Amino acid sequence: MKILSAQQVREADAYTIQHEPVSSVLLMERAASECAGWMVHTFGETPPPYYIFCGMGNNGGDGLVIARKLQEQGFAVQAWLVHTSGNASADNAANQPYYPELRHIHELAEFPEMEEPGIIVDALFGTGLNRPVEGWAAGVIHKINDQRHKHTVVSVDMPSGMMADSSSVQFPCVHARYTLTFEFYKLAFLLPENGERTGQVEVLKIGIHPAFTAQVQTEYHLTDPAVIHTIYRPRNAFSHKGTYGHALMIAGSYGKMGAALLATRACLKAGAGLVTAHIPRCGYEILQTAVPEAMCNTEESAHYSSHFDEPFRLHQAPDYAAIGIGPGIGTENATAKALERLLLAYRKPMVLDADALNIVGKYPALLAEIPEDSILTPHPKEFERLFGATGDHFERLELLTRKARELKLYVLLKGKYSAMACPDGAVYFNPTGNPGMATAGAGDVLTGILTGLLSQGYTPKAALLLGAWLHGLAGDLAADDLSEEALTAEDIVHYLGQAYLRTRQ
Ligand SMILES: NC(=O)C1=CN([C@@H]2O[C@H](COP(=O)(O)OP(=O)(O)OC[C@H]3O[C@@H](n4cnc5c(N)ncnc54)[C@H](O)[C@@H]3O)[C@@H](O)[C@H]2O)[C@@H](O)CC1
Ligand SMILES: Nc1ncnc2c1ncn2[C@@H]1O[C@H](COP(=O)(O)OP(=O)(O)O)[C@@H](O)[C@H]1O
Ligand SMILES: [K+]
Repeated sequence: MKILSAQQVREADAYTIQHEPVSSVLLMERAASECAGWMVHTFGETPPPYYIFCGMGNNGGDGLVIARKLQEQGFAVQAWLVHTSGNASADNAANQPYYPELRHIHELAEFPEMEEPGIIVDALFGTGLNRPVEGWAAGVIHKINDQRHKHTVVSVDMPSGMMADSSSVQFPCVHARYTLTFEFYKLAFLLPENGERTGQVEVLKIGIHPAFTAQVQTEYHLTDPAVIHTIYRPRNAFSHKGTYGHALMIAGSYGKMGAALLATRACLKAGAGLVTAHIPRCGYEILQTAVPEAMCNTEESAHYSSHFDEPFRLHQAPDYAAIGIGPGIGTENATAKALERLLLAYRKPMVLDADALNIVGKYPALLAEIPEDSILTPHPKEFERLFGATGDHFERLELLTRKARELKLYVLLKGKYSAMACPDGAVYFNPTGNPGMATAGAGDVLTGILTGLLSQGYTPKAALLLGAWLHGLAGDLAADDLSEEALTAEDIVHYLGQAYLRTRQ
């Protein structure tokens, strides 16, 4: 699914109006009908009262139509026009006469008491917001927020006060329980700084012209089942284990052998033909017992350090179809040197995570040595160690995009919507996953999955998009059965099979 800027959303509306054709007031009617329908479906036939706050633009126009639609169906509705500017937009003005009970707010003192707990519909500002909300209009936003524990707040299109394409974290903004957005996600909804403000996002179809959606160019995308279907490749009936590659997983150290187990298991479960785990000697019995399917290389040191010292092994490195390195390896100097040797010996795309990234953060010159099209999977702290701190999450996204382009790498910044930046400048957000995955080792599992997919011959981009999707979906299926709280990283590995079955359907 493409993610459009506020300007592109306006173009989408204009294109639809011209080419369907449909009048703008009818498009508003359609959008508002979808909202009213969603509310009736969600809050039922006997809901508490609706308190609807409308601004002066088309977002307010949506609010006016929602008020009329709900009232026509017999629900208890009160609606106010909040006069934040002199003139109403044309479609807003056109709708006012059709809701004669409309009340007016010209100053904060006129903000109503809403005794009975109800549903506040926030239709003050949408994509037309072009500066922070100030003065008494900001007071209205604060009043709504003060009452959000008493009432259920539903924002129309966007929480009022939020900018679609830039940071508004410092600005007054409605904190919604639900945001009903039209046709496309806004970039702002996908960044953590707005998580508390958007609540649950529902995308409502309002009949934007498909030709516009097909041709509009955008760097931001949300992965969805349609994209994943084009990536996933069923297995060939005549294939053998050699078809799916020999993956090398370099992970674990004394006290962190679990990371190696999780990543190695996930690599196998993702479908690699053969997997060798490279671990310190102290983990040998553990690994061979816990993951009998995997082969095991060991070294005497308690940390990854000497493996590629031996010329014959260095020579063998390119034979691996894919290499994943990082979970639990530590950041000892000897490990850093071993990583450097590996980067010189292996020139195919690999997966770098966790301590491999921390080492690169410590020795930034290594960044240039990472093979082109490799996948880096930092969590926010690792990202900061690698590329530095930023003021807000839009700046961080910009830095992520720039680094992926400059370094010709795929970089997955972990989070609720993990952001996956590609060397060509495109950024994909992954929607699967849940807070149950905020648990030790979940990232190690992702490293294993990505390495397993690369090993099977998926391109780095395909492995990244499919891997993040499967990882999150396995977590969602596990949470459905086990709860978010009780979910552990092992469960994600366990549910990978279910995730594949869903993806194949
Ligand atoms: N035909 C269309 O264009 C459709 C538009 N729709 C709705 O229209 C919305 C966009 O409408 P508009 O472009 O009228 O914009 P908004 O309704 O978001 O608000 C814009 C109005 O607020 C003013 N404004 C901007 N920032 C302000 C600030 N900080 N303080 C005070 N006033 C401020 C602007 O000057 C303008 O008058 C969408 O979010 C959506 O809800 C939907 O009805 C679908 C169809
Ligand atoms: N709230 C959340 N919603 C969705 N996914 C999450 C959430 N919290 C964590 N995850 C996912 O779980 C994984 C955690 O990885 P990471 O922080 O590296 O864990 P660890 O280092 O313990 O293995 C990431 O893929 C991340 O996207
Ligand atoms: K709004």
